[in-house]
Amino acid sequence: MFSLAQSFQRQGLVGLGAISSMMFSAEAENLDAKLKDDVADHDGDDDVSRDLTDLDSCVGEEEQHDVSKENDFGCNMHQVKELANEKPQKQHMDREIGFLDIPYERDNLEARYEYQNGGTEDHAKVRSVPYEDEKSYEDSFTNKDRSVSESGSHHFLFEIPYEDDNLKVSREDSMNSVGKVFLNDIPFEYDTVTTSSESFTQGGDYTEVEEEGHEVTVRHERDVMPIVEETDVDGEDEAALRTLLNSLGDEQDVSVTESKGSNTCGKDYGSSTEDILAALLERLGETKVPTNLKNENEDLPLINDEDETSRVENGEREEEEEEDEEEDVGWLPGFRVDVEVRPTPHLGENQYGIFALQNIPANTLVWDWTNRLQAYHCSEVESYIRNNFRKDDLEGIQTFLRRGFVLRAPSDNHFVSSMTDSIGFMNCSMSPNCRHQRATRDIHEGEELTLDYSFYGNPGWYVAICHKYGIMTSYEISERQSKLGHDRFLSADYNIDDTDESVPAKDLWLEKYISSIR
Ligand SMILES: C[S@@+](CC[C@H](N)C(=O)[O-])C[C@H]1O[C@@H](n2cnc3c(N)ncnc32)[C@H](O)[C@@H]1O
Repeated sequence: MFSLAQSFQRQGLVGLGAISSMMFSAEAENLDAKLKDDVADHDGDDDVSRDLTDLDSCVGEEEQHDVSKENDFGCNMHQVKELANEKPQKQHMDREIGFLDIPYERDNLEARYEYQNGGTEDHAKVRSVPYEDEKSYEDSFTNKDRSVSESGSHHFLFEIPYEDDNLKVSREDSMNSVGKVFLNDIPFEYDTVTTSSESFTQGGDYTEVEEEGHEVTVRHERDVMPIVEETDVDGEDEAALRTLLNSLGDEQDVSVTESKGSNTCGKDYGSSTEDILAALLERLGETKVPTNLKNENEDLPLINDEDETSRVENGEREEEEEEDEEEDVGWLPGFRVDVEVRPTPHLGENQYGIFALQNIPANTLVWDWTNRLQAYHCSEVESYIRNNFRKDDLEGIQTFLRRGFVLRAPSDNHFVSSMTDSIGFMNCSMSPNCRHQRATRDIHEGEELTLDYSFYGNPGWYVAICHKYGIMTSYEISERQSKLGHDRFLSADYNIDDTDESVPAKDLWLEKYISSIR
Protein backbone atom coordinates (compact mmCIF):
# COMPACT_ATOMS: atom_id res chain seq x y z
CA MET A 1 0.00 0.00 0.00
CA PHE A 2 1.13 3.42 -0.81
CA SER A 3 -0.24 6.59 0.60
CA LEU A 4 -1.08 9.00 -2.13
CA ALA A 5 -1.14 11.97 0.17
CA GLN A 6 2.36 11.19 1.40
CA SER A 7 3.58 10.82 -2.09
CA PHE A 8 2.13 14.14 -3.15
CA GLN A 9 3.75 15.84 -0.25
CA ARG A 10 7.09 14.33 -1.02
CA GLN A 11 6.86 15.07 -4.68
CA GLY A 12 5.40 18.48 -4.24
CA LEU A 13 2.29 17.42 -6.06
CA VAL A 14 -0.72 19.05 -4.61
CA GLY A 15 -4.39 18.77 -5.00
CA LEU A 16 -6.96 16.26 -5.89
CA GLY A 17 -6.11 16.99 -9.48
CA ALA A 18 -3.18 14.72 -8.75
CA ILE A 19 -5.33 12.25 -6.92
CA SER A 20 -7.38 12.07 -10.00
CA SER A 21 -4.45 10.68 -11.93
CA MET A 22 -5.98 7.52 -10.60
CA MET A 23 -9.34 8.24 -12.12
CA PHE A 24 -9.16 6.83 -15.51
CA SER A 25 -11.75 7.32 -18.19
CA ALA A 26 -11.94 6.00 -21.67
CA GLU A 27 -12.05 8.84 -24.09
CA ALA A 28 -8.51 8.58 -25.39
CA GLU A 29 -9.37 6.39 -28.32
CA ASN A 30 -11.71 8.93 -29.83
CA LEU A 31 -9.26 11.67 -29.20
CA ASP A 32 -6.46 9.67 -30.78
CA ALA A 33 -8.40 9.17 -33.94
CA LYS A 34 -9.24 12.83 -34.15
CA LEU A 35 -5.71 13.89 -33.42
CA LYS A 36 -4.31 11.56 -36.06
CA ASP A 37 -6.63 13.04 -38.63
CA ASP A 38 -5.61 16.47 -37.63
CA VAL A 39 -1.94 16.12 -37.00
CA ALA A 40 -0.65 17.32 -40.35
CA ASP A 41 -3.04 20.17 -40.64
CA HIS A 42 -4.99 21.01 -37.58
CA ASP A 43 -7.76 23.11 -38.88
CA GLY A 44 -8.18 21.72 -42.34
CA ASP A 45 -7.09 24.86 -44.08
CA ASP A 46 -3.87 23.34 -45.49
CA ASP A 47 -1.85 25.91 -43.69
CA VAL A 48 0.34 24.11 -41.22
CA SER A 49 2.57 27.04 -40.45
CA ARG A 50 -0.47 29.03 -39.40
CA ASP A 51 -1.32 26.27 -37.00
CA LEU A 52 2.12 26.64 -35.52
CA THR A 53 1.59 30.34 -35.26
CA ASP A 54 -1.52 29.54 -33.26
CA LEU A 55 0.61 27.44 -31.00
CA ASP A 56 3.06 30.30 -30.68
CA SER A 57 0.37 32.64 -29.54
CA CYS A 58 -0.78 30.01 -27.11
CA VAL A 59 2.58 29.31 -25.55
CA GLY A 60 3.90 32.85 -25.46
CA GLU A 61 6.67 34.79 -27.04
CA GLU A 62 9.41 32.38 -26.09
CA GLU A 63 8.42 30.03 -28.82
CA GLN A 64 9.18 31.32 -32.27
CA HIS A 65 9.30 28.39 -34.59
CA ASP A 66 11.08 28.49 -37.88
CA VAL A 67 8.98 25.96 -39.72
CA SER A 68 8.18 25.07 -43.27
CA LYS A 69 5.06 23.51 -44.56
CA GLU A 70 6.84 20.57 -46.23
CA ASN A 71 8.62 19.01 -43.35
CA ASP A 72 6.87 20.18 -40.29
CA PHE A 73 3.96 19.51 -38.14
CA GLY A 74 2.97 20.83 -34.81
CA CYS A 75 0.30 20.83 -32.27
CA ASN A 76 -2.33 23.48 -32.02
CA MET A 77 -3.00 23.53 -28.33
CA HIS A 78 -6.27 25.38 -28.73
CA GLN A 79 -7.55 22.63 -30.90
CA VAL A 80 -6.18 19.86 -28.76
CA LYS A 81 -7.91 21.46 -25.85
CA GLU A 82 -11.17 21.56 -27.72
CA LEU A 83 -10.80 17.93 -28.64
CA ALA A 84 -9.96 16.99 -25.12
CA ASN A 85 -13.06 18.72 -23.88
CA GLU A 86 -15.36 17.03 -26.35
CA LYS A 87 -17.55 14.35 -24.91
CA PRO A 88 -16.79 11.01 -26.54
CA GLN A 89 -19.68 9.30 -28.30
CA LYS A 90 -18.82 5.90 -26.98
CA GLN A 91 -16.45 4.86 -24.28
CA HIS A 92 -14.20 1.86 -24.03
CA MET A 93 -12.21 0.92 -21.01
CA ASP A 94 -9.15 -0.27 -22.90
CA ARG A 95 -7.52 3.15 -23.07
CA GLU A 96 -7.52 5.26 -20.02
CA ILE A 97 -6.79 8.82 -19.23
CA GLY A 98 -5.55 10.20 -16.01
CA PHE A 99 -5.37 13.75 -14.83
CA LEU A 100 -2.03 15.01 -13.83
CA ASP A 101 -1.72 18.00 -11.64
CA ILE A 102 1.43 19.92 -12.47
CA PRO A 103 2.78 21.63 -9.42
CA TYR A 104 3.08 25.32 -10.03
CA GLU A 105 6.78 25.41 -9.59
CA ARG A 106 7.27 22.76 -12.19
CA ASP A 107 4.71 23.78 -14.70
CA ASN A 108 7.12 24.29 -17.54
CA LEU A 109 7.07 21.35 -19.82
CA GLU A 110 9.16 20.42 -22.75
CA ALA A 111 7.19 18.59 -25.36
CA ARG A 112 9.05 16.77 -28.05
CA TYR A 113 6.98 15.94 -31.06
CA GLU A 114 8.62 13.09 -32.92
CA TYR A 115 8.70 13.43 -36.66
CA GLN A 116 8.32 9.86 -37.72
CA ASN A 117 6.33 7.68 -40.03
CA GLY A 118 5.65 10.36 -42.54
CA GLY A 119 4.66 12.84 -39.94
CA THR A 120 1.74 10.87 -38.62
CA GLU A 121 3.17 10.35 -35.17
CA ASP A 122 1.42 12.56 -32.70
CA HIS A 123 3.04 11.49 -29.48
CA ALA A 124 4.37 14.17 -27.29
CA LYS A 125 7.24 13.12 -25.14
CA VAL A 126 6.90 15.29 -22.17
CA ARG A 127 9.31 16.15 -19.48
CA SER A 128 9.29 18.94 -17.01
CA VAL A 129 11.93 21.61 -17.30
CA PRO A 130 12.95 22.90 -13.90
CA TYR A 131 13.08 26.64 -13.92
CA GLU A 132 16.75 26.71 -13.05
CA ASP A 133 17.45 24.79 -16.24
CA GLU A 134 15.10 26.74 -18.40
CA LYS A 135 17.66 29.27 -19.52
CA SER A 136 20.30 26.73 -20.40
CA TYR A 137 17.67 24.65 -22.13
CA GLU A 138 16.61 27.59 -24.22
CA ASP A 139 20.23 28.51 -24.88
CA SER A 140 20.87 25.06 -26.25
CA PHE A 141 18.84 25.97 -29.28
CA THR A 142 19.74 28.81 -31.53
CA ASN A 143 16.86 30.88 -32.76
CA LYS A 144 17.18 29.22 -36.10
CA ASP A 145 17.11 25.61 -35.11
CA ARG A 146 15.47 25.60 -31.74
CA SER A 147 12.26 24.12 -33.03
CA VAL A 148 13.79 21.40 -35.19
CA SER A 149 16.61 19.30 -33.84
CA GLU A 150 19.00 17.23 -35.93
CA SER A 151 16.86 14.16 -35.57
CA GLY A 152 13.94 16.03 -37.02
CA SER A 153 12.14 16.24 -33.70
CA HIS A 154 10.41 19.36 -32.69
CA HIS A 155 10.89 20.84 -29.30
CA PHE A 156 8.60 23.22 -27.60
CA LEU A 157 8.98 24.67 -24.22
CA PHE A 158 5.63 25.74 -23.05
CA GLU A 159 4.45 27.18 -19.87
CA ILE A 160 1.19 26.04 -18.41
CA PRO A 161 -0.66 28.98 -16.95
CA TYR A 162 -1.46 28.06 -13.43
CA GLU A 163 -5.18 27.91 -14.03
CA ASP A 164 -4.49 25.44 -16.80
CA ASP A 165 -2.08 23.39 -14.82
CA ASN A 166 -4.01 20.20 -14.98
CA LEU A 167 -3.01 18.04 -17.87
CA LYS A 168 -4.66 14.98 -19.15
CA VAL A 169 -2.23 12.21 -19.86
CA SER A 170 -3.12 8.90 -21.35
CA ARG A 171 -2.38 6.27 -18.81
CA GLU A 172 -0.99 3.71 -21.19
CA ASP A 173 1.54 6.16 -22.52
CA SER A 174 2.43 7.51 -19.16
CA MET A 175 3.64 4.03 -18.23
CA ASN A 176 6.33 4.54 -20.84
CA SER A 177 6.92 8.12 -19.87
CA VAL A 178 5.36 9.15 -23.12
CA GLY A 179 2.29 11.20 -22.63
CA LYS A 180 -0.35 12.35 -24.94
CA VAL A 181 -0.98 15.60 -23.27
CA PHE A 182 -4.14 17.60 -23.43
CA LEU A 183 -4.56 20.83 -21.66
CA ASN A 184 -7.44 20.57 -19.34
CA ASP A 185 -8.56 23.87 -18.06
CA ILE A 186 -9.16 23.45 -14.38
CA PRO A 187 -8.70 26.53 -12.26
CA PHE A 188 -6.70 25.32 -9.34
CA GLU A 189 -8.74 27.20 -6.82
CA TYR A 190 -11.69 25.28 -8.04
CA ASP A 191 -10.48 21.89 -9.07
CA THR A 192 -13.38 20.37 -10.85
CA VAL A 193 -12.56 16.78 -11.36
CA THR A 194 -14.33 14.39 -13.60
CA THR A 195 -14.73 11.16 -11.77
CA SER A 196 -14.85 8.09 -13.85
CA SER A 197 -14.04 4.96 -11.95
CA GLU A 198 -14.43 3.17 -8.71
CA SER A 199 -10.81 3.88 -7.91
CA PHE A 200 -12.12 7.23 -6.82
CA THR A 201 -12.19 6.41 -3.16
CA GLN A 202 -13.50 9.71 -1.93
CA GLY A 203 -17.05 8.73 -2.77
CA GLY A 204 -17.08 10.05 -6.30
CA ASP A 205 -20.40 10.73 -7.87
CA TYR A 206 -20.62 8.12 -10.58
CA THR A 207 -22.97 5.58 -12.05
CA GLU A 208 -22.08 2.48 -13.95
CA VAL A 209 -24.11 1.13 -16.82
CA GLU A 210 -23.74 -1.93 -18.98
CA GLU A 211 -23.42 -1.34 -22.69
CA GLU A 212 -22.65 -4.03 -25.25
CA GLY A 213 -20.70 -6.04 -22.75
CA HIS A 214 -18.53 -3.10 -21.81
CA GLU A 215 -18.63 -1.53 -18.48
CA VAL A 216 -19.12 2.13 -19.04
CA THR A 217 -18.95 4.81 -16.49
CA VAL A 218 -21.25 7.73 -16.86
CA ARG A 219 -19.26 10.72 -15.87
CA HIS A 220 -20.43 13.32 -13.47
CA GLU A 221 -18.59 16.42 -12.61
CA ARG A 222 -18.22 17.30 -9.03
CA ASP A 223 -16.38 19.99 -7.19
CA VAL A 224 -13.75 18.88 -4.80
CA MET A 225 -11.49 20.48 -2.31
CA PRO A 226 -8.01 19.96 -3.60
CA ILE A 227 -6.63 18.78 -0.30
CA VAL A 228 -7.21 15.17 0.51
CA GLU A 229 -5.70 13.65 3.57
CA GLU A 230 -5.61 10.01 2.74
CA THR A 231 -6.19 7.89 -0.25
CA ASP A 232 -4.55 4.54 -0.67
CA VAL A 233 -3.84 2.93 -3.94
CA ASP A 234 -2.09 -0.27 -4.79
CA GLY A 235 -1.25 -2.64 -7.60
CA GLU A 236 -1.41 -1.35 -11.11
CA ASP A 237 -2.65 2.04 -10.08
CA GLU A 238 0.26 2.51 -7.74
CA ALA A 239 2.67 1.59 -10.53
CA ALA A 240 0.97 4.03 -12.86
CA LEU A 241 1.14 6.74 -10.27
CA ARG A 242 4.78 6.10 -9.57
CA THR A 243 5.54 6.28 -13.27
CA LEU A 244 3.67 9.51 -13.59
CA LEU A 245 5.51 10.99 -10.68
CA ASN A 246 8.85 9.74 -11.90
CA SER A 247 8.23 11.05 -15.37
CA LEU A 248 8.06 14.48 -13.84
CA GLY A 249 11.46 14.00 -12.32
CA ASP A 250 12.45 14.33 -8.74
CA GLU A 251 12.79 17.68 -7.15
CA GLN A 252 14.79 17.90 -4.00
CA ASP A 253 13.73 19.88 -1.08
CA VAL A 254 10.30 20.76 -2.32
CA SER A 255 8.93 22.74 0.50
CA VAL A 256 5.46 23.06 -0.95
CA THR A 257 2.90 21.64 1.35
CA GLU A 258 -0.67 21.32 0.25
CA SER A 259 -1.00 25.05 -0.30
CA LYS A 260 -2.20 25.51 3.22
CA GLY A 261 -3.10 29.05 2.48
CA SER A 262 -5.23 27.97 -0.40
CA ASN A 263 -8.23 26.38 1.02
CA THR A 264 -8.29 27.36 4.59
CA CYS A 265 -8.71 31.06 4.39
CA GLY A 266 -12.08 31.47 2.84
CA LYS A 267 -12.86 34.59 4.79
CA ASP A 268 -13.56 37.61 2.70
CA TYR A 269 -11.55 40.47 4.03
CA GLY A 270 -12.92 43.15 1.78
CA SER A 271 -10.80 45.08 -0.61
CA SER A 272 -9.62 48.34 0.86
CA THR A 273 -6.02 48.72 1.93
CA GLU A 274 -7.26 48.88 5.50
CA ASP A 275 -9.16 45.63 5.04
CA ILE A 276 -6.12 43.91 3.66
CA LEU A 277 -3.90 45.17 6.40
CA ALA A 278 -6.52 44.14 8.93
CA ALA A 279 -6.35 40.66 7.46
CA LEU A 280 -2.59 40.68 7.69
CA LEU A 281 -2.66 41.91 11.25
CA GLU A 282 -5.18 39.30 12.16
CA ARG A 283 -2.65 36.69 11.29
CA LEU A 284 -0.40 38.25 13.88
CA GLY A 285 -3.15 38.03 16.45
CA GLU A 286 -3.59 41.77 16.25
CA THR A 287 -7.21 42.81 15.97
CA LYS A 288 -6.82 46.55 16.01
CA VAL A 289 -6.55 48.25 12.64
CA PRO A 290 -4.07 51.09 12.91
CA THR A 291 -5.68 54.45 12.50
CA ASN A 292 -2.78 56.15 10.80
CA LEU A 293 -2.90 54.04 7.65
CA LYS A 294 -4.36 56.89 5.70
CA ASN A 295 -1.05 58.66 6.06
CA GLU A 296 0.88 56.79 3.44
CA ASN A 297 4.19 58.34 4.29
CA GLU A 298 4.29 56.92 7.75
CA ASP A 299 5.74 53.51 8.29
CA LEU A 300 3.08 50.88 8.62
CA PRO A 301 2.83 49.65 12.16
CA LEU A 302 3.04 46.03 11.23
CA ILE A 303 5.81 44.07 12.77
CA ASN A 304 7.83 46.89 14.22
CA ASP A 305 5.12 48.98 15.80
CA GLU A 306 5.04 49.95 19.43
CA ASP A 307 2.32 47.52 20.36
CA GLU A 308 4.35 44.83 18.79
CA THR A 309 7.40 45.83 20.79
CA SER A 310 5.50 45.74 24.04
CA ARG A 311 4.00 42.41 23.15
CA VAL A 312 7.45 41.10 22.37
CA GLU A 313 8.54 42.30 25.76
CA ASN A 314 5.64 40.41 27.28
CA GLY A 315 6.81 37.29 25.59
CA GLU A 316 3.68 37.16 23.45
CA ARG A 317 5.61 37.36 20.25
CA GLU A 318 7.43 34.17 21.14
CA GLU A 319 4.14 32.33 21.45
CA GLU A 320 3.07 33.61 18.08
CA GLU A 321 6.31 32.57 16.55
CA GLU A 322 5.80 29.10 17.91
CA GLU A 323 2.32 29.03 16.44
CA ASP A 324 3.67 30.22 13.12
CA GLU A 325 6.25 27.51 13.17
CA GLU A 326 3.59 24.93 13.78
CA GLU A 327 1.57 26.26 10.89
CA ASP A 328 4.64 26.36 8.71
CA VAL A 329 3.35 29.34 6.81
CA GLY A 330 4.62 32.86 6.60
CA TRP A 331 2.44 35.34 8.35
CA LEU A 332 1.31 37.07 5.23
CA PRO A 333 -1.33 35.19 3.29
CA GLY A 334 0.41 33.22 0.63
CA PHE A 335 3.98 33.90 1.72
CA ARG A 336 6.11 30.98 2.81
CA VAL A 337 8.91 33.09 4.23
CA ASP A 338 8.94 35.93 6.69
CA VAL A 339 8.21 39.18 4.95
CA GLU A 340 6.50 42.42 5.71
CA VAL A 341 4.70 45.10 3.80
CA ARG A 342 6.42 48.48 3.80
CA PRO A 343 5.73 51.71 2.00
CA THR A 344 7.67 52.30 -1.21
CA PRO A 345 7.19 56.06 -1.50
CA HIS A 346 9.52 56.32 -4.50
CA LEU A 347 6.75 54.59 -6.46
CA GLY A 348 4.13 57.08 -5.37
CA GLU A 349 1.56 57.66 -2.72
CA ASN A 350 -0.14 54.67 -1.19
CA GLN A 351 2.43 52.34 -2.72
CA TYR A 352 3.77 49.40 -0.79
CA GLY A 353 6.14 46.54 -1.40
CA ILE A 354 7.12 43.25 0.16
CA PHE A 355 10.37 43.09 2.11
CA ALA A 356 12.24 40.04 3.36
CA LEU A 357 12.54 39.65 7.11
CA GLN A 358 14.96 36.78 6.73
CA ASN A 359 17.72 35.63 4.41
CA ILE A 360 16.14 33.58 1.66
CA PRO A 361 18.37 31.07 -0.12
CA ALA A 362 18.13 30.84 -3.90
CA ASN A 363 15.34 28.62 -5.17
CA THR A 364 13.32 28.80 -1.97
CA LEU A 365 9.59 28.72 -2.50
CA VAL A 366 8.70 32.27 -1.55
CA TRP A 367 4.95 32.31 -1.86
CA ASP A 368 2.08 30.14 -2.73
CA TRP A 369 -1.09 31.21 -4.48
CA THR A 370 -4.10 31.34 -2.25
CA ASN A 371 -7.78 31.20 -2.87
CA ARG A 372 -8.00 34.84 -2.04
CA LEU A 373 -7.43 35.34 -5.72
CA GLN A 374 -10.65 36.05 -7.53
CA ALA A 375 -10.95 35.80 -11.28
CA TYR A 376 -13.38 38.08 -13.07
CA HIS A 377 -14.26 37.62 -16.67
CA CYS A 378 -13.35 40.70 -18.72
CA SER A 379 -17.03 41.40 -19.26
CA GLU A 380 -17.59 41.58 -15.49
CA VAL A 381 -14.75 43.84 -14.42
CA GLU A 382 -16.55 47.09 -15.07
CA SER A 383 -19.72 45.98 -13.30
CA TYR A 384 -17.62 44.72 -10.38
CA ILE A 385 -16.04 48.15 -10.11
CA ARG A 386 -19.43 49.87 -10.35
CA ASN A 387 -20.93 47.66 -7.66
CA ASN A 388 -18.02 47.80 -5.24
CA PHE A 389 -16.54 51.27 -5.49
CA ARG A 390 -18.01 54.70 -5.26
CA LYS A 391 -17.74 56.63 -8.49
CA ASP A 392 -15.41 59.15 -6.89
CA ASP A 393 -13.21 56.50 -5.24
CA LEU A 394 -10.60 56.61 -7.97
CA GLU A 395 -7.86 55.57 -5.57
CA GLY A 396 -9.83 52.49 -4.53
CA ILE A 397 -10.45 51.51 -8.13
CA GLN A 398 -6.83 52.08 -9.07
CA THR A 399 -5.66 50.00 -6.14
CA PHE A 400 -8.04 47.22 -7.10
CA LEU A 401 -6.76 47.23 -10.66
CA ARG A 402 -3.08 47.51 -9.95
CA ARG A 403 -3.07 44.81 -7.30
CA GLY A 404 -4.49 42.33 -9.76
CA PHE A 405 -3.14 40.89 -12.95
CA VAL A 406 -3.99 39.25 -16.24
CA LEU A 407 -2.24 36.18 -17.48
CA ARG A 408 -1.22 35.57 -21.04
CA ALA A 409 -3.35 34.00 -23.71
CA PRO A 410 -5.21 31.74 -23.64
CA SER A 411 -6.09 32.88 -20.11
CA ASP A 412 -6.07 36.57 -20.88
CA ASN A 413 -9.81 37.07 -20.73
CA HIS A 414 -9.86 37.17 -16.94
CA PHE A 415 -8.75 39.76 -14.48
CA VAL A 416 -7.32 38.08 -11.41
CA SER A 417 -7.72 40.23 -8.37
CA SER A 418 -5.38 39.59 -5.49
CA MET A 419 -6.63 42.32 -3.24
CA THR A 420 -6.56 40.21 -0.13
CA ASP A 421 -3.59 38.15 -1.17
CA SER A 422 -0.27 39.70 -0.31
CA ILE A 423 1.18 38.86 -3.70
CA GLY A 424 -0.67 41.97 -4.80
CA PHE A 425 2.01 44.00 -3.04
CA MET A 426 4.92 42.73 -5.08
CA ASN A 427 6.57 45.38 -7.21
CA CYS A 428 8.27 45.04 -10.56
CA SER A 429 11.97 45.03 -11.28
CA MET A 430 13.93 44.20 -14.38
CA SER A 431 16.34 42.25 -12.24
CA PRO A 432 13.77 40.49 -10.12
CA ASN A 433 14.81 38.31 -7.26
CA CYS A 434 11.70 36.14 -7.55
CA ARG A 435 10.33 34.22 -10.44
CA HIS A 436 7.65 31.60 -10.62
CA GLN A 437 7.18 31.84 -6.86
CA ARG A 438 10.82 31.08 -6.11
CA ALA A 439 13.87 33.09 -5.19
CA THR A 440 16.05 33.42 -8.27
CA ARG A 441 19.11 34.09 -6.09
CA ASP A 442 20.05 34.45 -2.45
CA ILE A 443 17.95 37.26 -1.06
CA HIS A 444 19.18 39.13 1.99
CA GLU A 445 17.05 40.18 4.88
CA GLY A 446 15.73 43.68 4.19
CA GLU A 447 15.69 43.38 0.41
CA GLU A 448 12.50 44.06 -1.43
CA LEU A 449 11.05 41.06 -3.19
CA THR A 450 10.40 41.79 -6.83
CA LEU A 451 9.03 40.20 -9.95
CA ASP A 452 9.43 40.95 -13.61
CA TYR A 453 5.91 41.78 -14.76
CA SER A 454 6.66 41.06 -18.39
CA PHE A 455 5.21 37.58 -18.05
CA TYR A 456 1.75 39.05 -17.57
CA GLY A 457 -0.74 39.36 -20.37
CA ASN A 458 -1.75 42.68 -21.82
CA PRO A 459 -4.97 42.23 -23.78
CA GLY A 460 -6.77 45.27 -25.21
CA TRP A 461 -9.73 45.17 -22.81
CA TYR A 462 -7.35 45.27 -19.83
CA VAL A 463 -5.25 48.09 -21.29
CA ALA A 464 -8.46 50.06 -21.93
CA ILE A 465 -9.81 49.63 -18.45
CA CYS A 466 -6.50 50.48 -16.75
CA HIS A 467 -6.05 53.59 -18.86
CA LYS A 468 -9.63 54.61 -18.25
CA TYR A 469 -8.83 54.74 -14.54
CA GLY A 470 -5.43 56.33 -15.08
CA ILE A 471 -2.98 53.52 -14.39
CA MET A 472 -0.59 51.49 -16.46
CA THR A 473 -1.01 47.77 -16.87
CA SER A 474 1.57 45.53 -15.22
CA TYR A 475 3.01 44.64 -18.57
CA GLU A 476 3.32 48.29 -19.55
CA ILE A 477 5.24 48.93 -16.35
CA SER A 478 7.75 46.25 -17.22
CA GLU A 479 7.98 47.50 -20.79
CA ARG A 480 8.56 51.04 -19.67
CA GLN A 481 11.16 49.86 -17.24
CA SER A 482 13.06 47.90 -19.81
CA LYS A 483 13.13 50.98 -22.05
CA LEU A 484 14.39 53.10 -19.22
CA GLY A 485 17.21 50.74 -18.41
CA HIS A 486 17.91 47.53 -16.67
CA ASP A 487 17.19 47.49 -12.96
CA ARG A 488 15.94 51.01 -12.85
CA PHE A 489 12.74 51.77 -11.05
CA LEU A 490 10.17 54.00 -12.61
CA SER A 491 9.50 57.29 -10.99
CA ALA A 492 6.28 57.69 -9.12
CA ASP A 493 5.16 60.61 -11.23
CA TYR A 494 4.87 58.91 -14.58
CA ASN A 495 1.89 59.58 -16.70
CA ILE A 496 0.47 57.00 -19.00
CA ASP A 497 0.25 59.59 -21.77
CA ASP A 498 3.93 60.47 -21.51
CA THR A 499 6.19 59.49 -24.33
CA ASP A 500 9.02 57.22 -23.29
CA GLU A 501 11.51 60.09 -23.47
CA SER A 502 9.51 62.29 -21.19
CA VAL A 503 8.96 59.68 -18.50
CA PRO A 504 10.87 61.04 -15.56
CA ALA A 505 13.07 58.39 -14.08
CA LYS A 506 14.73 58.67 -10.76
CA ASP A 507 18.16 57.25 -11.16
CA LEU A 508 17.41 54.90 -8.36
CA TRP A 509 18.70 51.39 -8.44
CA LEU A 510 16.96 48.76 -6.44
CA GLU A 511 19.98 48.02 -4.28
CA LYS A 512 20.52 51.68 -3.50
CA TYR A 513 16.93 52.00 -2.46
CA ILE A 514 17.15 48.98 -0.27
CA SER A 515 20.28 50.16 1.51
CA SER A 516 18.69 53.56 2.04
CA ILE A 517 15.80 52.10 3.99
CA ARG A 518 17.81 49.66 6.08
C1 LIG B 1 0.99 44.45 -7.98
S1 LIG B 1 1.01 46.11 -7.49
C2 LIG B 1 2.36 46.20 -6.44
C3 LIG B 1 2.00 46.87 -5.15
C4 LIG B 1 1.84 48.33 -5.23
N1 LIG B 1 3.10 48.99 -4.98
C5 LIG B 1 0.77 48.76 -4.26
O1 LIG B 1 1.08 49.09 -3.11
O2 LIG B 1 -0.39 48.72 -4.64
C6 LIG B 1 1.51 46.86 -8.98
C7 LIG B 1 1.56 48.34 -8.94
O3 LIG B 1 2.70 48.75 -8.22
C8 LIG B 1 3.31 49.85 -8.88
N2 LIG B 1 4.63 49.41 -9.33
C9 LIG B 1 5.15 48.17 -9.18
N3 LIG B 1 6.39 48.13 -9.66
C10 LIG B 1 6.67 49.35 -10.12
C11 LIG B 1 7.78 49.93 -10.74
N4 LIG B 1 8.87 49.25 -10.96
N5 LIG B 1 7.71 51.23 -11.09
C12 LIG B 1 6.60 51.95 -10.84
N6 LIG B 1 5.51 51.47 -10.28
C13 LIG B 1 5.54 50.18 -9.92
C14 LIG B 1 2.41 50.23 -10.03
O4 LIG B 1 1.52 51.20 -9.55
C15 LIG B 1 1.68 48.96 -10.29
O5 LIG B 1 0.43 49.20 -10.87
